[in-house]
Amino acid sequence: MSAPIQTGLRVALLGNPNCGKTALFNLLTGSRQKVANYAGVTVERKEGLLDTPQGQRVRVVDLPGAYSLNPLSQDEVITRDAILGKLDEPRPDLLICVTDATNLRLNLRLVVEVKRLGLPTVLALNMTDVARRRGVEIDIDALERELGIPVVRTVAVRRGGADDLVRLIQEHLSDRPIAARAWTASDVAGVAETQREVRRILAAAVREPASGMRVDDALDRIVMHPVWGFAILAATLFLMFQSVFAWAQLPMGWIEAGIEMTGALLNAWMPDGILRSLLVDGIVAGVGSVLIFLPQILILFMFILALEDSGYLPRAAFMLDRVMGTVGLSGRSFIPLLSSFACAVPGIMATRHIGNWRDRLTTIMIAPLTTCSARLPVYALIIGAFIPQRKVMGFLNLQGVVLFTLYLAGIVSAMAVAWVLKVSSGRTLLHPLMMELPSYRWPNLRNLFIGLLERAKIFLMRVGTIILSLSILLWFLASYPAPPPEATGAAIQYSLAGMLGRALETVLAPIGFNWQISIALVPGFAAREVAVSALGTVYALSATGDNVAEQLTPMIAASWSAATAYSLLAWYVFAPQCISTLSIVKRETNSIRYPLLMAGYLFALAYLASFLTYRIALAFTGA
Ligand SMILES: Nc1nc2c(ncn2[C@@H]2O[C@H](COP(=O)(O)OP(=O)(O)OP(=O)(O)O)[C@@H](O)[C@H]2O)c(=O)[nH]1
Ligand SMILES: [Mg+2]
Repeated sequence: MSAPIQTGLRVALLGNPNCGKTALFNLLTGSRQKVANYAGVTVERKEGLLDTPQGQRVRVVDLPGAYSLNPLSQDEVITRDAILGKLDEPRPDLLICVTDATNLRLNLRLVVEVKRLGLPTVLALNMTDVARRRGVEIDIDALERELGIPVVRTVAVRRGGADDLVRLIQEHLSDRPIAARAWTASDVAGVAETQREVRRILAAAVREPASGMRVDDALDRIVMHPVWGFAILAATLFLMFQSVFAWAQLPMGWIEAGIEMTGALLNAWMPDGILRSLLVDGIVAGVGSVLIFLPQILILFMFILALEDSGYLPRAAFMLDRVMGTVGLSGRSFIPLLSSFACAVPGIMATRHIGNWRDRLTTIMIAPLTTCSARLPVYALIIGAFIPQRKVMGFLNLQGVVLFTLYLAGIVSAMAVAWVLKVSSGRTLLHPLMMELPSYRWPNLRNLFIGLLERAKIFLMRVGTIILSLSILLWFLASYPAPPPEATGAAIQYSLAGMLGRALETVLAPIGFNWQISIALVPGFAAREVAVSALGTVYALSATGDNVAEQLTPMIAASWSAATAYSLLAWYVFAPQCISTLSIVKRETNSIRYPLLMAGYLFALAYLASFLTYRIALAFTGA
């Protein structure tokens, strides 16, 4: 096939939140942008390429969802400015208004506003599969006539579901450019006029089934019930953390065996020396100790992805709105905080969906307290070494209970910090949560699988790049300078890293950290999991005698006190996130003040929490 012809044509996808723009974008361009069943997933414009069957290449832009061209939040501003060509790029040549066919009453408002711009516009009637199932009848010809723009049906989650749309785009390749009419913000009369027009179009083109109680409403009665609702939420979260330990055993065993074998083979085949130490103590011990946690991370993400697709999350946000209101947060902060469980970076970016600046700032400041997935290896390592595999109350796995408690500690402290921020700013105003509830949906298995693959790829990339390079760097720092000939202890004690560890130990000894932990904390700021790989390398190098790297878990179980282990867990609940989090805070707040403030308060909290944990644990264990 010959190379596609660059047409220079740019088309933009716009529409209400959660109508399937990104799903359509992925289908058109073969991208894998995040799709989830709640409003406010996309907060940035994203671009991709569509090759039409006729061999032409079109640039496609995906935009954040917007209810109107009169923006209420920053992501809506992005959408309006992109359509009007106010960003530093020209206006799109063709606008594709995406609508949720099951909710045209709401969706058509934006379409009517956009149509008034007088730009080339087409309508993609998405989710027509769901509309058909629900018995919503839409007369395409009437819709085209009333709106005066071309209309096509799409199903963004089905292969070939956008073929008609591609044909329509193809037809538009020739007719451009067209000057836009000026846009002015609408006043009350303008809004009323838009409403009237939407009603007129609906009457002419759409017939909805006589409404009985829908499945969604029946489910909501239980899921959002003041008592049952919370029970379901707690049970869901609990199951999630139980599974992280219960289901991961077997695959973790395989990976562990593979790593052990690699180390043993290298030891057997290679002569003793620097290169073998770099490979065995630096790379295999370092990278391997993190790699083991892949199954647990994937299990966690399987739950997160399935929940995201189900439509349950915004309901949880509604239930928690009251609770969050007492600490001065609105339910709008729920989704950004929830994304932070994967990683604080997208979580902080998702705060753009929050219109009020103070609310947004509070959410940004507490986002690092929710437990990001990079902390899982650290938690899992320590839990695996110090918490026995016991059942409590007959059916709960104790390790899972401890993990749940750590996540809970993060959430509770996030709420506490939000409360302090509220009290100190003297604010009492509350904005009640207004958010559309999406329909419930069975998670799409194919999407789930692709999502997991993507997560595995991201994790392995991190292991192969940042963790690998930091492991090698640490190995050098921990191996040089070489010990003097009369040295008696392990060589690492005389190295640069050893000296650094000893220096830090003076500050960290009161909270129970030895010099090995102190060393590991430093690269741990680049990325949290690196603390685990660093411990792997440090302990492998600390081993005197036959120099065979033992597995990290039994090693730390033998050499740390329980109080030290608990103290390190407490440290990781609070200690500042990686560098990328601080730099995204700087970018989003446009100031160096907030990241510094964040790092400062998190360090202080971490030290305090570890100190208390250590002292209390010592008192109880009588050490
Ligand atoms: N059944 C069905 N589901 C769809 C269709 N299009 C999208 N979805 C689902 O609808 C949900 C929302 O899709 P997204 O593509 O994230 O929506 P969006 O418009 O980009 O949302 P924002 O970025 O929040 O504005 C996801 O759960 C999709 O899997 C469709 O045609 N049929
Ligand atoms: Mg989107």
